[in-house]
Amino acid sequence: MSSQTLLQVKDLKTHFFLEDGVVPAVDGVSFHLNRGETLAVVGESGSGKSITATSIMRLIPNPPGRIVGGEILYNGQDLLKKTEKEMRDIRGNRISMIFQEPMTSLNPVFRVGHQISESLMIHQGLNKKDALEKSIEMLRLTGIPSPEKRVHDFPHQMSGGMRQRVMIAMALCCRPELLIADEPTTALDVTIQAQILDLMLELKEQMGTAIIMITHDLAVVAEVADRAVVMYCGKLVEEAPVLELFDEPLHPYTRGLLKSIPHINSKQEKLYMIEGMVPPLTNLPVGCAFAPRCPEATPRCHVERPVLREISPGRRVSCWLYEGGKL
Ligand SMILES: Nc1ncnc2c1ncn2[C@@H]1O[C@H](COP(=O)(O)OP(=O)(O)OP(=O)(O)O)[C@@H](O)[C@H]1O
Repeated sequence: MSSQTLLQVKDLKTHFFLEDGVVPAVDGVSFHLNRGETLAVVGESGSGKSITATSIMRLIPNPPGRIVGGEILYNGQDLLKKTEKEMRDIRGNRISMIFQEPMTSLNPVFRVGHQISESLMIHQGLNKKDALEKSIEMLRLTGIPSPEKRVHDFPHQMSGGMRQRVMIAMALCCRPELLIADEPTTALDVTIQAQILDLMLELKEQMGTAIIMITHDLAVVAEVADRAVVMYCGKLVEEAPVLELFDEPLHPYTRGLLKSIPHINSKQEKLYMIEGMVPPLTNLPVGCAFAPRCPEATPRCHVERPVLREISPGRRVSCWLYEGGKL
């Protein structure tokens, strides 16, 4: 593992144990993240993006979910071996997460300043007065006007965009090394979305934070990410630097996803609409899980599951089309 590597996820498996069967929500996922880098995790709804993120944070609801295998090496140390107390410190100081809907993370009965201060007092040991001052500074940094007044607002007194800025302020107040953002702009309208993404990029530059950006929106990926991993039915199907992914998507699933972006400038002529539904995770096909929807599937794809293989530096794909290298 190079000194540049901040996070290395190895063969992660998170399953849900339900009455009608086992749901392999994340099933053998491996990827790494370098310091200061932005990695996008993309895929349709239900592909396992959020469960990958909550597994890294060790926030899987148990029961019914459980991490059943793998390693999550953070600065070389396996988070799966940490105690709950050690994890609380890591979540407060080193790794932060922001969610799609800030109202699920903000407490409606406390003023926003109180909520940011709380985190600073617990994790950074600041006293009440210094924590409030730092909260105002963080609100200013995230572009909230008149922060010395707004710090006393309750969450419901703010607009959706402003609440998302508060979430970012809260997530970054302890200067984490890693920020996991789960669809951070999906609930916002388009102009506010662009402002929030710009803000995240700006703060990332200032603070050197690495980001895992979970999104189903490939336009967001193009704007913010250095590299991307594509998930389907709990597995990675492709990994590539973002420019290469857009220029020359390899997996037929990725080519289908790219089709959904208007005016995409891709060398690939074979972009197409993805038809059909994601199969139920409790009853996946024996072969490639994408085969029933894939226009390029061969008989082999329906009976033998491909594995993720490196086909050029930094590029991995799980598809029989590339068994002998790139086409
Ligand atoms: N609490 C739960 N109980 C049972 N199964 C769950 C639970 N949470 C997630 N799952 C299963 O894990 C799968 C992956 O969920 P996940 O939230 O990671 O998908 P996602 O790719 O983030 O999609 P979305 O964009 O809709 O959030 C789901 O399809 C579901 O089958």
